[in-house]
Amino acid sequence: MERPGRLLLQSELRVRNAAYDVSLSRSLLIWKRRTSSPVYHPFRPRFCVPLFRRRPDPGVCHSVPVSEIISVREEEEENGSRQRDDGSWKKIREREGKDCRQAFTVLYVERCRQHRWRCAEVTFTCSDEAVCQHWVSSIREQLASNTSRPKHLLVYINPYGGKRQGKRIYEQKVAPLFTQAGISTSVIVTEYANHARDHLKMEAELKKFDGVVCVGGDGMFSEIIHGLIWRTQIDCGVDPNSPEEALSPCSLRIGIIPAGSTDCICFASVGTNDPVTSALHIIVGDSQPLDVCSVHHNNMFLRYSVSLLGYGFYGDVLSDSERKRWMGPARYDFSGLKMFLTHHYYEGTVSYLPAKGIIGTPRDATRCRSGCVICQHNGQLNSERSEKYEMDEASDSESSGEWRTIRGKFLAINAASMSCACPRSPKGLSPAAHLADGTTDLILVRKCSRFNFLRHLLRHTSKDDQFDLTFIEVHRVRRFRFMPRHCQSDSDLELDLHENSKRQIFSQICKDHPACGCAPAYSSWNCDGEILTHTGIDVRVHGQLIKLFARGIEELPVFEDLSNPCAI
Ligand SMILES: Nc1ncnc2c1ncn2[C@@H]1O[C@H](COP(=O)(O)OP(=O)(O)OP(=O)(O)O)[C@@H](O)[C@H]1O
Ligand SMILES: CCCCCCCCCCCCC/C=C/[C@@H](O)[C@H](CO)NC(C)=O
Ligand SMILES: [Ca+2]
Repeated sequence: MERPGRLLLQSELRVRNAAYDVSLSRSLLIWKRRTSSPVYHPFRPRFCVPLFRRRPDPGVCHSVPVSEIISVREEEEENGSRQRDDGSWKKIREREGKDCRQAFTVLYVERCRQHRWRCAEVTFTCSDEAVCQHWVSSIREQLASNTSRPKHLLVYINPYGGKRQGKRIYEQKVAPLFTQAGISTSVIVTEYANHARDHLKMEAELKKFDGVVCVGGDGMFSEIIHGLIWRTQIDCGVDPNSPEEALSPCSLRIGIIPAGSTDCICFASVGTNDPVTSALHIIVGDSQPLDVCSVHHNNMFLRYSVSLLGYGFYGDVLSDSERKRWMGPARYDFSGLKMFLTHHYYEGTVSYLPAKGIIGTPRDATRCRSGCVICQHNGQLNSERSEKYEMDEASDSESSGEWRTIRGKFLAINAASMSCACPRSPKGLSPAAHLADGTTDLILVRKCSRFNFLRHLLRHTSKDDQFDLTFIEVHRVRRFRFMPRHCQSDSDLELDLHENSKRQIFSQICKDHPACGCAPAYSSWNCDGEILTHTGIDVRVHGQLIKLFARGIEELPVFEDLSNPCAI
């Protein structure tokens, strides 16, 4: 909890007929009840000591960081009652003797369970109009001095994502909050797939906006980043097609209003899939950098990925589920079960460049959380390295032979650039992965029995380490390549042809005859929920290439007495 710092204003004001000492500093708004007998108030969870667990919440002292005030409004009197800016009516006329009171209302962020945020409000009254106006203008000045808050946003809504609720969610839950916070918007409801991507690439007047908002799921978010990253590279004179280019970071932040089926990027960066929480993170101007992987095939650009690149199990789940879009979000459970029972494995070669000099491993118990020190440390290391790389290309680890190669049979090859936590997999595919450390966790699930694979899948929801199994290995990497066996060169294939020749011929025949029960020769890559057109790929992590209107998942607060600004 922040300390209040130098006071800008201090007055005695009233809240619902009770007298409060109210103070405003650059960092905090505090209102403290003027009474010697504490009143326990069970209905308001966020007070000065929001989750203070050692004594009951006294309910007499409240504090809100100025950075979490959404807006302040004057209450205007009309026909004996006062009208709110949003048009609803609220009787707050209070009289002390014959004095009519002036009032203003502060809207602020209130934390609820499971990382959810809500918009709460408190109305202050006083008999002196000048005092009231001084308060309103002082709070407004503080809000205006915060340059990280967006004022103009470009909003794209996918009306067909998830349960097709995107438009309703935006209009009913998000737009009113943006209006309250004085944010103006240009809204585009997409008419076809890739509408948002192409608009961002070619048409959007990006200079007019402080950020882009995506209303939809991971697929819609993917459209937005493809448009924005492409446009940024063109504007900066960088070739977006080259796998060796250092890409320029995008300056516009992206807000995600979850309205899709998985919404893994929102869940893993905010901690919940809740449109109001996301809207509030946008309003307060949060910023969370995010790693982006570029995926190439034979030096040809295919796509970007920020969450999961999955071959084998997750590729097959996605291919199968795309044919069942009519089922809505349940399609993933249906196809997941089907692909688990099918139990296909695939042969190929994975090569990777381990991330050296970083702190953190995929088996850590610590998690990427708000203000993550691992992301800060490794992010700094990455930017120093890329400067060095630009000066001295001979230092490229590739030429100094640090690549490692694994050939084998795999049920799944997953690269998780973030935890990939989502309601279906609350810990995520790689629970210790980081949003912005410049690496991706490469998880290799070797061919094993159905029972063992189920043990691995079930550990996504239990406390057990999902990588602590003999058929699994996990590496934190900066770059990796995959070549399916059927694409390997003749000389590579000759090495193991003698032991596998029958199966090779069989699988080539049987991929055209699935009914015979033989495994297909190759799967496809699931790239953030989109199927890639090629299976042989070269993946490179670009640390902190984009920024979200988010702050990472917040730790549950543990408050000490000293941190209580009301005690000062
Ligand atoms: N107007 C539109 N008509 C058809 N498709 C669209 C339209 N706008 C966007 N799309 C496409 O719809 C696809 C799915 O959208 P979205 O990601 O929002 O939902 P989802 O697939 O249900 O959720 P998730 O990706 O989280 O699993 C995206 O790939 C996007 O390109
Ligand atoms: C034995 C039954 C197993 C059921 C498995 C169900 C599928 C779980 C899906 C968890 C996916 C977590 C990673 C998220 C990836 C997203 O990028 C992507 C796009 O939204 N979603 C999917 C499902 O590929
Ligand atoms: Ca990462």
